[in-house]
Amino acid sequence: MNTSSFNESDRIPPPEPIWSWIAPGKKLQRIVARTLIEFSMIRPGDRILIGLSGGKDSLSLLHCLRHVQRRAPISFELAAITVDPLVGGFDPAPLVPYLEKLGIPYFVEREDIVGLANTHMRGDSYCAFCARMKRGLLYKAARREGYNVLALGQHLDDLAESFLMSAFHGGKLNTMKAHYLNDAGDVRIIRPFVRVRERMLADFATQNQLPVIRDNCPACFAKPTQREHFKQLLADEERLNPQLFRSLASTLTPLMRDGLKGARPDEAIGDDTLSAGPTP
Ligand SMILES: Nc1ncnc2c1ncn2[C@@H]1O[C@H](COP(=O)(O)OP(=O)(O)OP(=O)(O)O)[C@@H](O)[C@H]1O
Repeated sequence: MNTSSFNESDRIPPPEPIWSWIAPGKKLQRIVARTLIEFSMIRPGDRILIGLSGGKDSLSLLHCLRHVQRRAPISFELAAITVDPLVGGFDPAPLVPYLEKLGIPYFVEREDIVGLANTHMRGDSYCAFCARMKRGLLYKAARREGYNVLALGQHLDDLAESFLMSAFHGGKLNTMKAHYLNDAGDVRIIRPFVRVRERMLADFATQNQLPVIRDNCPACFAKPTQREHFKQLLADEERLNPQLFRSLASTLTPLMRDGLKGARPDEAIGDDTLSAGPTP
């Protein structure tokens, strides 16, 4: 038997996920709390549906928002939803028992998105088509189940990459918004991680053994994406300028502002109640 390629770590099973709610570290709590306040993201009585891809970001979002829910002076509801595009390499099945153990309402929407792309896509990339389809399914499910807010896990690194892609290729000063209303006017979209660095979420997910689902969509991973290119470019620049993301966070602030009419900051969650505190 050839043992030269044997890797001892192959024998060690992956750690079991922690099947309970996890309080984020104080720094992450503080950034999220301030962001919720800055953009008046949560209002009394909101029913918030978390877009749960099973990646590190949205799993972290689930735990962060649950932590806020337990400490906030206002009451709001939480649920999670996964769109399963039925592609090989993406299997969200392990999320079902995980969410069940956490005791949170969970919806799975299944749709053959690649099949639809093959018949309906016009001059689009698979990724763009898939993102649009997923968003439509998330809105549809939110309406059907009576949720008025959709929470997404994009973070500051995502916003910085989108900004550069838009500036370099789209000719516009643009990035993802922190809080806005969809075109139909019935679902608010919030991104509580717009001021959080990706590596903070990666650390949170690893340290707490979140049950991250690998996304190996053959359409996405077939070729290096433009986003990857800009991620690399930002990483190179950050090595030379460690303050890069601090500066970008400030640059992007006007672009991520919601412009929502009728925000009532007085009724939104208050700073004092959301500051980092003991684990519930
Ligand atoms: N299949 C899905 N079902 C539900 N929500 C999704 C799905 N895919 C993406 N989302 C939501 O959109 C956000 C951004 O999606 P994107 O594909 O860019 O994920 P990402 O940057 O890899 O983050 P994550 O680590 O959460 O997968 C996710 O954080 C999640 O909130």
